[in-house]
Formats: sequence, structure tokens, C-alpha cells
Amino acid sequence: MQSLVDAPRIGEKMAQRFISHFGCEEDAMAAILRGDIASISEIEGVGRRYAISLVHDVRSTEDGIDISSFLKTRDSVDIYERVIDSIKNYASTPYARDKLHTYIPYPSSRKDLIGINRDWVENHMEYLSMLDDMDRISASLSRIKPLKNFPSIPRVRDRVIVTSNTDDYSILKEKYGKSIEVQLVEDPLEFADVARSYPHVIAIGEPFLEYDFPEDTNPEIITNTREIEEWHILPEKQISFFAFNHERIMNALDLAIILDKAGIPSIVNADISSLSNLMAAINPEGNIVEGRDGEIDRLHHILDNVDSELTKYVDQCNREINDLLQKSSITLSGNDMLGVIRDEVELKDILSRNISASFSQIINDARKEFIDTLSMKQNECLFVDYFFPSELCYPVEADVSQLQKFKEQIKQQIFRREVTHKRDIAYELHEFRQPLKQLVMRLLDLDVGLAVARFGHSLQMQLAGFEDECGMGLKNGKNIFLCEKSVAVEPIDYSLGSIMSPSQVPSSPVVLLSGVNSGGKTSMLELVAQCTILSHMGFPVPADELKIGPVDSLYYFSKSRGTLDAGAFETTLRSFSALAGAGSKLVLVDELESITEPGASAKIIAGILETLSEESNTMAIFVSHLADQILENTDASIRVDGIEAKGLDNELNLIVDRNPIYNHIAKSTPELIVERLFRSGGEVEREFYRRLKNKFEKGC
Ligand SMILES: Nc1ncnc2c1ncn2[C@@H]1O[C@H](COP(=O)(O)OP(=O)(O)OP(=O)(O)O)[C@@H](O)[C@H]1O
Repeated sequence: MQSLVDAPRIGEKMAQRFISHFGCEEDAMAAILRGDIASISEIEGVGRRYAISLVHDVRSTEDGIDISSFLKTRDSVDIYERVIDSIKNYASTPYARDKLHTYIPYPSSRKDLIGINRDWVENHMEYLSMLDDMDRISASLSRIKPLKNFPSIPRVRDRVIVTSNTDDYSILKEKYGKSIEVQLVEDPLEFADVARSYPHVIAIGEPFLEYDFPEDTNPEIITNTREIEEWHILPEKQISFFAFNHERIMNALDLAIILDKAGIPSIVNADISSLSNLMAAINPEGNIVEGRDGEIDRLHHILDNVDSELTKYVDQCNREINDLLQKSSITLSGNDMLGVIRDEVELKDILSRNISASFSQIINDARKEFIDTLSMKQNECLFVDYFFPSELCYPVEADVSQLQKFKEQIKQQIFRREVTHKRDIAYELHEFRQPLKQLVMRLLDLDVGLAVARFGHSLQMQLAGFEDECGMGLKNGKNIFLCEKSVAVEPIDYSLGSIMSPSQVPSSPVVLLSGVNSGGKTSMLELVAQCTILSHMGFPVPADELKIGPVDSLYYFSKSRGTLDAGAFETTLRSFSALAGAGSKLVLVDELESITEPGASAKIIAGILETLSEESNTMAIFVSHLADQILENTDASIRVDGIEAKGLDNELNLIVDRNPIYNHIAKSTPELIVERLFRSGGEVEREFYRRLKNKFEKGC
């Protein structure tokens, strides 16, 4: 496959839509080639189906085992796919459904592969038995989704990276340029300019240690370029990955805790409780909502309230001084009076002297309350002296220019602390990124395994037993497709060859199956195919017991839909010629007779059966209504089994025993229909039907 646009089955429009999911064709191609089902399962709509079929193609060429290694006919592939669809019903996530479609093992006769799969299934069956409330687990699993890489973050505008080295500049520009300004600074003057323009300057490189920078700036100088990591330079990016996947991560953590408590191994691979705490500190928008040290909150409190609190306390001072003045009276001494008259002293000074103690008390009390209310620290209190005058003045006025300066300082402190806090969180989070991705993948893969286990559990399925001799035997088998239709399914016991064969029954591995219409012949053939396919995948089979001899390939031919024209007839015969030789095999054929007229069909079927029964390693079941004619056309000893109606019930419906009777040609349906008409007819009709009935009874 050169490119996705040229890929088989994928139209150009579809390819473009598919590529846009990954951003570029290389990434989309890489996802296909590595079979990245986690990403593919996120694609909406029909693009996903194409992607899956492409993974299928890639996989077929890589594994050495493809779907046709074991399944030799289109009809056997159909049964396999229907079985996979049945298993998919038990998956809770799109990922598991897609993975079941793409990565579930193809059936094969390779004992090593079957063994690996059986171990995997057995493990998951054990996990299933450890989970009390599977509905709840399934609901939680359905919320598990692969983690997405957050494509980009909004540009960070309050920060700049500077370097004086051109090589470093290119690397930094490439790595961070999309999200943050990166500048090449060639001399101290340029550096001073940049330092003034950004609240936060990250200067990378030793030369900056020598540079002067403006007084009111405080660049962060990093001297070891190897230490520059994303969580430090751009903590927002790390945080955004966790914020963007917030819901997915929380769902995964919740489920991991439940599974860990239930004792499912290898789910939790990191300190989940600290990750939960960290996740609580950020919200889905990427804002840090909790876990800041109280200091940032304290500074915010100051910033938000300093104006109103200052107004409040200045007003309070003025009210109290006003009260004080109103209640005050001055008694001038003779000297004071002389001083005033001679302009040597001002009345105001005399007044100050009298009330200065009370004034200071009022100012000091207000100042103290103001500091307490805003929880200010020692170094911040220096500013308070500007807000509350130490010398008597009335009305008291705060120095607003100092207030602005103070607020700028607090903002700087908040900013710095927030950057540090973001970095702390980003650092801790980045340690969890890989384990978390693994956790999510484990949960998703657990869903795949649990789907198979639940499928097996639903019908109390069992793993098959493999035998060396040619044949198979099953006990209490239930056709999966019938069970899905909520039919009350009658369990089937059946055997071919000598495995589990009842005594006195010819142990033929090649048989003809006769029987009434709608007796269950096709259903039994499907059941045998299902058991063979599943056992060769290493999966449980729908029977209490299945023992099966060597099978390298399965040939299933479903019922043909009527007489074929000469060309189709020839093609069908050609496909049967492939049955000669070709290793150990199981051949299941449903009513081949309809391909041509009955006489010719009987001869053809007899010929095929003869060939198959001469082979030592072939099992076959041929469903046919022409058992008598077929036997007439061959000397080979071929066993005929029959699914027979036991009779008619009170409502004159057929009572069918779904279990084939060994070595017995079953009564045909017409005989029973005549019986039904005879029993339900009036007197005249009864006479007519009696005559027909006698014909069957006498065998003429
Ligand atoms: N084991 C079973 N238990 C319960 N119901 C069954 C069983 N097998 C078959 N049936 C019922 O009988 C119906 C007909 O089965 P099936 O098509 O297998 O019969 P058939 O013998 O192949 O019929 P025909 O000869 O007409 O092709 C099924 O749709 C199902 O409802």
C-alpha cells in the first residue's frame, strides 16, 4: 500500500476524511500499519470501517496465518464472522468491538497459538468470576476511551523564552514556537527591552548571568539547556493534556480502583490516589482549581479587597477623628495665647498637641485592623504606612500612588507563585502520563478479554478437548445463533468417528444426515461449525463437552438456493474437487442436492462421499433428503443419521427430537403431513388420506 488514497476499498474522499482524523497522511498510515485500534476506534462513521479493513489486510500479510488458512469456503468465513459478531455483543467499548474484529485470532490448527489463546481466555474467565456486579463494570467500561493527545494550547502571552545561541534558538522555536514567544537576543540592550515587555522572561544560557536587566524586572535565568523540560517551560501543555482528557482519566481511575479492589491483577501500575488528588486540582478547562498553597489565595484576597478595605478604614478614621474633634475643647494657656498673637505658634499645632495621642491611637487601631483583615505579612505592612498617615492630618487620605504600586507588587507575587504552582503540578502530572496511557489501554484490552469471557459464560461454554484420532463428539451443544434468537434451544449430543461414539453405532467419520423439514439439520451443521471454529481459536465452545480430532481446514457449504445453471453447477463441482487430499479436514454440506435434478444430485453426492470416506483424516456431514438414492449409488459404508419427528402433538404440530438418531433414516415430512391431514380431515377426506397413508406405511 503506497498511500491511503490508493488503498484498496478506500475512496479518495473517504481517505481524506480518515487522514484528517490523524492530522496528516503519515500518521494515519502509521496508525494502520501498527494496528492502532485505540486511535481508529475514535473515528466516527464509515471511515472507521475502512480503517479496520485496512488493518485487517496489513495483519493478514504479516501473521502468516490469514483467514483462509483454516476457513476454506466463503460460507465458513460467514459463520466465523457471525460468531465474532456474537462475541462483539458482549463488548462495552468501540475499541473492544473493533479489536475483536481485527485482532481476534483466526482459527488455525497451530497448537501453540491455540494454547496461548486458551490461557488468555481462561485468565479472563477467572477475572469475570471475580467481578460481582458485571453490569456496573460494563457501564463503567463503556465510559473508557483512549486518551487523546491535545493538539495545541492557546498561545501563552505572558511569557517569553530568550536565548543568545542560534542553535538553541532553532530547537526552542521548533519545540515551543507554536505556543510561546521565542526570541534570539544578541546584546544586553535587546535583553533589557524584552525583559521590560513580558512579566515572565525565561532566559536560557550562561551569557545572561553577565547581563544587566532593568530594576523592576526579574528574569528567570536557566544555565543548563539540558534541564529544559516541557513541564518547566510550558507547564500549561502538560496540564492541558490532563485537562483535555479529564473525564476520560477520572473514569479510568474510578474503574481501576474498583477492579483493583476486586483483585484483578496488573490493572493499577501507579499511585492512583495521588493522581486522583492531582486531577482534583485541575478542571476540564485546564484551570488550577485546588491544591494551591494558601499563599496564592491570601494574595488574591489582598488584591481583591485592598481598595474597599482601605476606603472602609480611612472612612472609619475620619469619623472617629471627627467625633474626637467635636467632643474636644481647647483651653489655651497664657503662653499659648501670646504665642498665637505673636505668630510664633499656630493654633493647629496647639490642637495637634492636645489630640495627637488620641489621633495616633485611632490611626494605629485602624491600621492594625486593616492589616489583620487582609492577613498581610510583615514586608507588605511597609506600604500600609503610606496608606495611614503618621502625622496628624484631617481628613485622612490614603496615598493612591502607593496603593497602585502595592497592588502591582502583589500581582507579581501571585503571578510568580502561580507559575511555580503550575510547574509543580505539571511536573507531578508528567510522571503519570505514561502509566496512565498504559492503564487506559489495559482497561480497554480487559474489555476485549471480558467480552470473550462473558460470551463463554452466557452459554456455560467450555474449552474443547483435542484428540489425536479422526472424529468429534459433543455433549449438550447449543447453536449460538439460535440462542440469540431467544428460541428455547434443545441441547444436542452428536458424534462422528469413534470419539464419544455410543456403543453399537458404526463409528463412521463421514455421515449423511437425513430428516424432517425444519427439524434442525442446518442448525446442527452450524453448531458443529461453530464448535470447530471456536475450538481452533482457543475460545470456549457452546457445549458442555467437545472432543475433536485433528482439523487443518473447515469446508462449510450452506444450502444452495435452487437449481444452478450449467456454469454455476460447474463452479460448484470445482469447489468440491478441492476436497480431495488436502490434509485433515471437516466438511459440512447442507442439501447439495438442489444444485441439479435429484437423480444426478444423488450420484454426485454419493461420489463425493465415497472419496471422502476413503481418506483417513476427513470428517464430513452431508445433510440430504435423498439418503436412499445416495446409498443406492455407492457401495461405500456410509452411516445415515436422522432427525425425526416423533409424531404430532394435540394441535397437530410436528414434535421433533432435535437430536439425530444414529444409523437411522428419518421419516420424511410428507408422511407426517399426510398423517396430519388424515387426522384433521372430515369423513370423506379421511378416506382419501387413508389411502395415501397406507402407501407410506407399506413402503410402496
Ligand atoms: N436444537 C434446537 N432446539 C430448538 N429449536 C431448534 C433446534 N434446532 C432447530 N430448531 C428450530 O427449528 C428451526 C428450523 O431449523 P433448521 O433450519 O435447522 O431445520 P432444517 O432441518 O435444516 O430444515 P430444512 O430441512 O427445512 O432446511 C429453527 O429455526 C429453530 O427454530
